[in-house]
Amino acid sequence: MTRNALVKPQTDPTPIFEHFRGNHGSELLTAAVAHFDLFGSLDRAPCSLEELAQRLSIQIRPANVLVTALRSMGMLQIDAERLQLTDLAREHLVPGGAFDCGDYLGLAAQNPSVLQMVELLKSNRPLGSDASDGGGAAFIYRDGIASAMEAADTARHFTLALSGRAKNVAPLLAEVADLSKARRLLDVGGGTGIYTYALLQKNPNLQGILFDRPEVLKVAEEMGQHYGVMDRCELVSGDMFAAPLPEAADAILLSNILHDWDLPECEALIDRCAKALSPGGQLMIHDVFLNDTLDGPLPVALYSASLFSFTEGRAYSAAEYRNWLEAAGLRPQPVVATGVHCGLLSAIKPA
Ligand SMILES: C[S@@+](CC[C@H](N)C(=O)[O-])C[C@H]1O[C@@H](n2cnc3c(N)ncnc32)[C@H](O)[C@@H]1O
Repeated sequence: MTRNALVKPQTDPTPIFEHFRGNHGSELLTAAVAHFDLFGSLDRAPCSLEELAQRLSIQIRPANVLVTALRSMGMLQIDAERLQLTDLAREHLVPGGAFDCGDYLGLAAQNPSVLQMVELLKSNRPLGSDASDGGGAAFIYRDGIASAMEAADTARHFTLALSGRAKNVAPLLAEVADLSKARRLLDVGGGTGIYTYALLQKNPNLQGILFDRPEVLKVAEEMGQHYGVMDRCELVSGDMFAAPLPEAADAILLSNILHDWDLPECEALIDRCAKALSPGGQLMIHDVFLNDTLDGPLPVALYSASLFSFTEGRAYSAAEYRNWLEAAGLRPQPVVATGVHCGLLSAIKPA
C-alpha cells in the first residue's frame, strides 16, 4: 500500500528527542567544571568568547557550543560584551566557594562520555573523522575527510536513522511550505527523501530532484517506492560543494544540512543554491534555530552539542542565516515552526 507522508502523528514526539539529547547538558557542564575550570577562570576575569576560547585552548566552534549551552542553562550571561557568571554559577560553581558543588559534579569527570566530549571540544574534529576511529564521519562528505556516507552499510544506517525524525516532521513541513506555484524542487542532501516525497504528495504538479551521495540515493530510491512518487522524482548524485547543482529549480530545500557545516561551508552552500535558483524562486532552510542572542532555547543548545560531536557544524540562529542569505542576494522571510524544534526559513530570489 502507498504510504502517505502527509499524515501527522497524533502525539508530539518532541519530548522524546529532548530526553535523548539531554546527556549533552551533563557532559558540557561537567567538562566546564572538572576539566576546563571555566567558572573559576571567568570569576577571576570576565572576557569575550574569543578570549575564553584562547584561555581554554579550544577553537571558536567548540567555544560557541559550550558557552551557548551554559548560557541556556542560566550559568553564564553577557554583560558589557563580556562573558560573566550568573549569581547561580558564582555561588555554586566557583571552586572554593561556601556553597560550591563542583566536587559533586566531579563524580562524572571520568565518565567515558564526558571524556569523549572533552576530547571533541579540544580537537574540534567530529566523531569518526580520524582514520584510527574507522567508519568515517556521519552525515557529511567533503573532499579531505573520511565519510561514512560513502560505504553502503554505514550510509544506509545513518540515512535510515534520520527517517525517525523525517516521517514525523515532513507532514508539518508540507503544511507550511507554499510550493503551490513551484514546478521544480531541488532537495540538496535529501537523505531518505521523505521531505520531498511529502512535498510531492501535497503538490501534484511539482517535480522533485533529490541530490545526495550515491549510496544514500539507493536508500532514497527504495523509500520513494513506498510513497508512490518516483515517476515525478529524479535522483542525482554528486558533491554539493563541487558538482554543478541541477538548474532551473524554483525551490531548493536544505533540510537539516547547514547545521552539519562550519561557517565557510554554510556561506558557500547558500551562495551556490542562490545562484542555481530561478529568479523569483525560494531557498528553503529547514532546520533548528537558536535565539538570535545565542542563549537558548536549551533543547536546541543541547542538540547543537550533538551536531558538534557528529559533524563539522552546530546549531545557528536565524540572524546568522539571515546574514548569509542577504549576502547571497536573497530576501529572508520570517521563520515558521514545523516540528521537533525545527522551522522553515524561506528566502526569495528577486525576479
Ligand atoms: C543530516 S542529513 C539530512 C538529510 C535530510 N535532508 C533530512 O533532513 O533528514 C545530511 C545529508 O547530506 C548529505 N551530504 C553530506 N555531504 C554532502 C555532499 N558533499 N554532497 C551531497 N550530499 C551530501 C548526506 O549524505 C546526508 O544525506
